[in-house]
Amino acid sequence: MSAIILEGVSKRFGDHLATDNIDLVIPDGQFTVFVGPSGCGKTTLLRLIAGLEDIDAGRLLIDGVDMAHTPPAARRLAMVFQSYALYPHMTVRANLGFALKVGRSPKSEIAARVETVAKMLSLDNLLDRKPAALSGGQRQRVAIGRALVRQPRAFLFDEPLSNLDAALRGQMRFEIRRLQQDLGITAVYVTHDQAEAMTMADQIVVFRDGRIEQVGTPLDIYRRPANIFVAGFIGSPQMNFLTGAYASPYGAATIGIRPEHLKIATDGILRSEVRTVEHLGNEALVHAELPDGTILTARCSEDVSTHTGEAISFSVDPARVHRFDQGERAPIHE
Ligand SMILES: Nc1ncnc2c1ncn2[C@@H]1O[C@H](COP(=O)(O)OP(=O)(O)OP(=O)(O)O)[C@@H](O)[C@H]1O
Repeated sequence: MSAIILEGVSKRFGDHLATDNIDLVIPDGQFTVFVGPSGCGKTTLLRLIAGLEDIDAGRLLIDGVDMAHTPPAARRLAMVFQSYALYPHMTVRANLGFALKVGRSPKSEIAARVETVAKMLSLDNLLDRKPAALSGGQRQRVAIGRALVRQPRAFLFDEPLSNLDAALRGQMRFEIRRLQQDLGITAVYVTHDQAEAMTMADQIVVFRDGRIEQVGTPLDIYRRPANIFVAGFIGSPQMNFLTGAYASPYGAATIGIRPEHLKIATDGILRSEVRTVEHLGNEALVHAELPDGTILTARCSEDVSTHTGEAISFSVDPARVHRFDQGERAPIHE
């Protein structure tokens, strides 16, 4: 089978189990995103795939071959890191050809491959420039191109955008995703940013404490989070969680309602009092307090007219209510 497959992969650092019995299929030609809070083991798993760390237990298969005795270079995986780390004194052409030059490929072959990759990435007009004379987006493309000339089996991205400002991040997400789709590359991308995961991935893998909490498409995970952790981690602003009297009609310990699914109603079931209203331009976030002290966040249109201290009630479509028992997703019995 053509894919990257992990079977029961574990890695320990001293007493700490950084990845714990991971089973996962990374399908060919797809964009897989590892997401989770800091320290959950995403980078460790990426490094295990790359061969930069040794696996303690389990197996890693690439195209059906066990990689236990395959050194990193022979795995043909390209790592793209946070900083672009382009050589500032070299032209784009020299940056793109560098790995092949080090690998002693013939000059004519280096020139041909650099040209092909430069065309693929629309860098052909920039080959004689140095990195300082490129935009952030162009530098990112050179960084990807530098890996692409080596014709890797897959790309491994470790938080490549975390040093960029918000506007450039948005643009780069789009660019990386477009390249991945156009070129049909297999990509694994590590981030702690759930919005990045949602907008880029074909497949999201949510991690916590070295374990996988859920694997699925962005929409699957948004619509059917497997547990309270995933429900709270994916989606911004965060899902509202209600307990006690609010959850009992649903026969659950906890119910979850996303801010975008709360509707202001004249006589809604959730009666509360407005604490603050955040006007964001395209929308407003209304934070309101229920009688039991729980704060609800509702995503409302920007022209919402309410203010601190005002009574407000919300309704919710029952189909949009998530039910959790002992932290795990439970079916809604209506
Ligand atoms: N070389 C190492 N030696 C000891 N502990 C390590 C080592 N590398 C990682 N760890 C620990 O393993 C756990 C997982 O680390 P990892 O870097 O994989 O997390 P992460 O999810 O990528 O986090 P971040 O988003 O902060 O990069 C952490 O508790 C970390 O401290």
